Amino acid sequence: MEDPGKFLAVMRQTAPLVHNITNYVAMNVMANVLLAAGASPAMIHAREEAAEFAGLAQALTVNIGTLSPPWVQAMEEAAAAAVAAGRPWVLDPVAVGATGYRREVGARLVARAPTVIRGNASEILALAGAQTAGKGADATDAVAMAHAAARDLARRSGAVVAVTGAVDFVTDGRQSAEVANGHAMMPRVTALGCALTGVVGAFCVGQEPFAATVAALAFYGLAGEEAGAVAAGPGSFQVAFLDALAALTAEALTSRARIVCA
Ligand SMILES: Nc1ncnc2c1ncn2[C@@H]1O[C@H](COP(=O)(O)OP(=O)(O)O)[C@@H](O)[C@H]1O
Ligand SMILES: Cc1ncsc1CCOP(=O)(O)O
Ligand SMILES: [Mg+2]
Repeated sequence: MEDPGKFLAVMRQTAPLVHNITNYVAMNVMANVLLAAGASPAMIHAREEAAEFAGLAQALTVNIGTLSPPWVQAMEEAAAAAVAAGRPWVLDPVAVGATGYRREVGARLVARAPTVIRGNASEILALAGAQTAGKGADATDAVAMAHAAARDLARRSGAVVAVTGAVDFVTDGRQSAEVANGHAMMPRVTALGCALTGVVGAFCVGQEPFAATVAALAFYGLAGEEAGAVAAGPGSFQVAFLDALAALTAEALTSRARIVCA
């Protein structure tokens, strides 16, 4: 496995402009996480400008958390523009199994050739068309239950698929890896998964998507460990997490990442 610290160093050196079409819950959290990590966020979702901006930004992320038809048009047009410009784009299928509308939009976005799909186990199972116990934005399935579905989705879509949870799983359908960094407080703070999707987008700028995604997950999980060591609960965790993202060095990531080939 490649040195994850190198991917963090390149991301910070690039300080990429990341265009995010994300949900109302995540906008502020995600922008602060991207800034703390070393990237430059822009939250832009109007159909009139989304495609134009996606052509300017260095990466695009699309999140269906609070979707509605005009947003979905903007998502599809922005994704097409990112693909045409040769830029990476990352799909976050929030609660994709919850309703027929979400399932339909999820399938349409997968057909737009995302570079990476990042979701929790219940979301990846639903997107792959498998059985899931998931209903809302939180996972109710274990990551291991989604390994096969993730491999299948990766082969079918051509995307790198990242399933996050207690131990993250990343696959491109041929090679796979597990990332064991993280903290149990992370799923108790809203939008940390959404914000991670932005960090994955930032790491993919100019870097190979499978290894970049693995490095992004280790970086994020390690910052979670640092925050968990000092936080009194989910509130102070959120503040400590931003500080940890900003403070983590490439050297610390290289020495403390817990990545294994799977
Ligand atoms: N039980 C857990 N223990 C450690 N880390 C976790 C746990 N659950 C989630 N994480 C971490 O939280 C981050 C967000 O993932 P997740 O909670 O799966 O996303 P989402 O919010 O989209 O459901 C990831 O870095 C993941 O590794
Ligand atoms: C609670 C909620 N409802 C719609 S979007 C959203 C945020 C989900 O964030 P995350 O997937 O990072 O937990
Ligand atoms: Mg999520």
